[in-house]
Amino acid sequence: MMIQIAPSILAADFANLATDIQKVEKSGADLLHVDVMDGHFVPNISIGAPVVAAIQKVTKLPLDVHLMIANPGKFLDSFIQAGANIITVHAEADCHLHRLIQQIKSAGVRAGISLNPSTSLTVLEEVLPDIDMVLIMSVNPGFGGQSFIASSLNKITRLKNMIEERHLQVDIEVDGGINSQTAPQVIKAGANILVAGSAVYGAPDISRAIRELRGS
Ligand SMILES: O=C(CO)[C@@H](O)[C@H](O)COP(=O)(O)O
Repeated sequence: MMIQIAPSILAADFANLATDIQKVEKSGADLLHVDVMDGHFVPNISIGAPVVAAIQKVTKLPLDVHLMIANPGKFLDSFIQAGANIITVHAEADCHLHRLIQQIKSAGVRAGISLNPSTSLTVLEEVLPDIDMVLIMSVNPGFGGQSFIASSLNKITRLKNMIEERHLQVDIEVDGGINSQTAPQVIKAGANILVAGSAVYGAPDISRAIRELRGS
């Protein structure tokens, strides 16, 4: 499977966001990962739908919007309108997951479900055939620059098996602590979309960092 790299703009300079987005676009990024945090679901506040709408005007990269918000149903339409190409909601959020997936997909947007490190894969059992992507959090969500949680590797392997046993086509995205050391491990375990914030924006040569993460 092709490996895709999704730089997280959480590590970009918010005062120069368009420039920082164009940097990763020119450097070979496949997607742009947009972290939306509400200060309830996670202990941090980041950006909302108006910023996603503004970003959409300055890049051709597909927008991979990760909703770390307590009540995703309330805001889903605004992120669809803002131009999100993938919308990921958390299994732990206060919502009817199946209804949200239907709402996302009926708008022609790809649907993802994210799991926190402590959440079991069993919550995916009933919805796996309906979604396009699972986002495995390999840190506790809320902040960039944290260390990769090693048990995520086994979780990715088990998820890959679940997908293959059911003959499904579901992307496995991994987010948190991805760098040149952890990237080959998560790829080997079965992930095909790698989110990276600090390892991309903190690198002296962004093109090289993206190539290294991809393993090419
Ligand atoms: O969603 C999050 C954190 O909640 C991530 O997208 C981070 O932004 C990844 O940052 P690094 O661990 O790659 O620095």
